[in-house]
Amino acid sequence: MSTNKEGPRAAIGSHQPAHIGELPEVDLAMTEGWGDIPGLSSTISDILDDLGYHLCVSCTAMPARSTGRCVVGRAVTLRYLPERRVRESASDGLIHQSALQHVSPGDVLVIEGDGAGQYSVFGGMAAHRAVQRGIAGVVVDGAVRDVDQITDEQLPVWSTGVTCVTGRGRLQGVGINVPIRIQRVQVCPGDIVIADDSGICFVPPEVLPEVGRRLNEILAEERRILGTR
Ligand SMILES: O=C([O-])CC(=O)C(=O)O
Ligand SMILES: [Mg+2]
Repeated sequence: MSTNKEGPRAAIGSHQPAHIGELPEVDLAMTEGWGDIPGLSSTISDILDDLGYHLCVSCTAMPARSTGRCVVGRAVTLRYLPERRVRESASDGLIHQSALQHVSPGDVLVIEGDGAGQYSVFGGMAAHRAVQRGIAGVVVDGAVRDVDQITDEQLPVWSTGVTCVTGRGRLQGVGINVPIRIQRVQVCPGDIVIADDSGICFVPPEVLPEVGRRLNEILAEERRILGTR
């Protein structure tokens, strides 16, 4: 296990992956205020359906571990694969600290973990560091742990599973800002993540203007129906 002046556990998550890709700049000005729109992920899912994109995941598959929050932000992606060699002790292999060097405040960490939710790739210490870096939320196709600590950090997190068993020494971080798989969806760095208590959508930046235009039309129609115009 590696050590530094903060102690032996301070380096957890700082494994260097083989692939570090580009994170596109994305203009999120038009998404200002979207986090307050009721039912946002459902409306966005309908719009993406109409545009021919299948880029949404249900909260049945990936429940919100802290409820009542809607998060909108640019995706920073992390990819894990099974560790190829069994280690004598659970050393590192997690890469969230390395990934956090590539984020801007308001970004959303989107992590391809083990999918099945057997092994954790994100816990209380990772949540603390993510909040320090201004991360808006975390989406994990895999497991998280230390849910009480994550809740205390008030960090919105969605995940396939929850476990006490770490992915350290079992999973290997292989890529930051590379395309990843979240359930049946391919997520690319720079996609706009829209996550709430119904589901998680990943909007490609090139269709964001059209999505915004259609969203405004739908919201106007909903206000007319509700008599709140
Ligand atoms: O080892 C893990 O799964 C991560 C962890 O506990 C933490 O970040 O606190
Ligand atoms: Mg922990």
